[in-house]
Amino acid sequence: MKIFSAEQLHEADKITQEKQKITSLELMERASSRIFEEINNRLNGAEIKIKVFCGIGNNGGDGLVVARKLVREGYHVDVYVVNYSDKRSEGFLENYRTLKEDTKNWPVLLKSEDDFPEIKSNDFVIDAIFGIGLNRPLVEWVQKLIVRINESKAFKVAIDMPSGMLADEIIADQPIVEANYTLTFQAPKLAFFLPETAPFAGNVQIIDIGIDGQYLAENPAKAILIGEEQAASLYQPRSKFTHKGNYGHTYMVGGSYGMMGSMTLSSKAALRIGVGKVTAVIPQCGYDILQTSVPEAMVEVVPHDIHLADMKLELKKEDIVAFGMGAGTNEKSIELLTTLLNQVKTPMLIDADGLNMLSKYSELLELIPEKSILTPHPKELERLIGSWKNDFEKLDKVQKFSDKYKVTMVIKGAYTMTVSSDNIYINTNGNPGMATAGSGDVLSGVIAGLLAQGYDPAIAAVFGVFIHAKAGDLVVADTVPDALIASDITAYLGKAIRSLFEKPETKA
Ligand SMILES: NC(=O)C1=CN([C@@H]2O[C@H](COP(=O)(O)OP(=O)(O)OC[C@H]3O[C@@H](n4cnc5c(N)ncnc54)[C@H](OP(=O)(O)O)[C@@H]3O)[C@@H](O)[C@H]2O)[C@@H](O)CC1
Ligand SMILES: Nc1ncnc2c1ncn2[C@@H]1O[C@H](COP(=O)(O)OP(=O)(O)O)[C@@H](O)[C@H]1O
Ligand SMILES: [K+]
Repeated sequence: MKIFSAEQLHEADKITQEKQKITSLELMERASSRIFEEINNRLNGAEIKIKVFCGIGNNGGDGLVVARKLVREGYHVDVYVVNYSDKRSEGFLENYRTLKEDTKNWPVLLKSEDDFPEIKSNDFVIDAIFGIGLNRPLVEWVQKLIVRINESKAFKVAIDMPSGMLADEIIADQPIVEANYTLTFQAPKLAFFLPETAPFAGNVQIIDIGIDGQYLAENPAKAILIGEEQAASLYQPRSKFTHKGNYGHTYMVGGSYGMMGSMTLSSKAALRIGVGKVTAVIPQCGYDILQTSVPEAMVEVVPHDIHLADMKLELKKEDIVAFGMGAGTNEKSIELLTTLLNQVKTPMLIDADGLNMLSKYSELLELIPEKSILTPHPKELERLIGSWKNDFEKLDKVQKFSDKYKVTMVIKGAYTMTVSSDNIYINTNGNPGMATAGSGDVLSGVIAGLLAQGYDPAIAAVFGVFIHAKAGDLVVADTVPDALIASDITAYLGKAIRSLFEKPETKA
């Protein structure tokens, strides 16, 4: 699913009105009716106090429509107009008049902190103060109102966006409504997925309001949310008359004394995702460990007992090399990375300590084969690209880095973002059970295994991230997040792929 900018959504709004020959008021009525239906379905006539906070733009207009419909349905509704400006939109003004005339419900005008109502923890708050029109810092009293709403602990539903949040940037230190639910129009917003802002959106539900399909199809997305259908379309099934040579050979290079588990995890994951052959390239102390834990893998040892050291690998030109899992940053290991970077012409996967080596010796960056995949977690990313002011700047820096070195970057996190030169792909699968040692090693094995099977690098990254996270979710469906260990993810990779092709009614 495409993610659009606020500017694009404003434009889509206008184009929809022109093409469908409807007024802005009619589109607002349509959109807000859908919000009302969602809320009404959930509240189901509950005897609770609903407080609707409306701004004076079109987001406020939506709030007024929803309020009118709730009053008509018999709910207890108090409407507050957050009067932060005199520049009221037509949609606001018209619906303000209709609310008063049709329902005799007179909104309370809020102009300063003195006017704030008491909000109780069992109230139901609808936040329609700002939507995608917010473009500058809020005046102080409106900030205080947002803080007050948050402190109330009332259940909060935001219309389109939690107020205070911008779709495409962040205003430092500005409070944002902590919504339990965000009912957002037509397309998700980028801010819903970034670590700094995502928690404020709560559960996001996308409300189809019939925005012009051609606009949505033809305009470039700011980012793409990967769903099951899309992931399924990326999968390359095996055909009958094939042999292991058709499924590639991946060299997993890493490990050091005390961290050999990284290599068993990543090697096994590569096999589990279907690669034809795996060779683990490790220090000598890991030989028995690897051969015992992953008997399906071949092992080559480097000329050192406890850490990597320089050697020449006999690689075929289509072989894939994944470097860094559990490698440590010993100088000798860096020599091996340098040799490989000079030797390998196919895209590589570089993870963990491999990334730390690239950060330390930035001249190595120039040697990375084109289309390689780098899989940093946030700390490794910071070492690579430097610090950032906020998540939008981080994405911008990652995109520049990806362009400069012609690599795909997988920024790991609760929502993992895969950034390649053409786009940002967002994965929302996965769960906090995966915040456990070794789950990143499994991901490296998965992506390297896909690369070796001939998946295009960006697709290997996007599909690999999706399946890895989906496997984590299937593990947790059978247990609790706390109990997940990294090798469980590997064990469920097959089920994760199978789930993409199951009919909805047979799904777990
Ligand atoms: N997408 C769609 O198709 C549909 C969208 N719809 C709805 O429209 C909403 C967008 O409405 P909107 O454009 O009127 O903006 P909104 O968020 O209400 O803000 C109001 C105005 O406040 C201003 N302003 C900004 N920052 C400020 C500040 N700090 N302090 C003070 N003022 C500030 C700024 O105006 P400015 O002063 O910059 O000219 C801004 O225009 C959208 O979220 C959705 O709910 C649906 O109804 C139908 C289909
Ligand atoms: N809260 C979470 N929700 C979803 N996925 C998560 C969460 N925490 C971690 N993960 C996933 O687990 C993996 C952790 O990788 P990493 O930090 O490199 O772990 P390690 O170095 O221990 O192997 C990443 O793929 C990340 O996206
Ligand atoms: K809002």
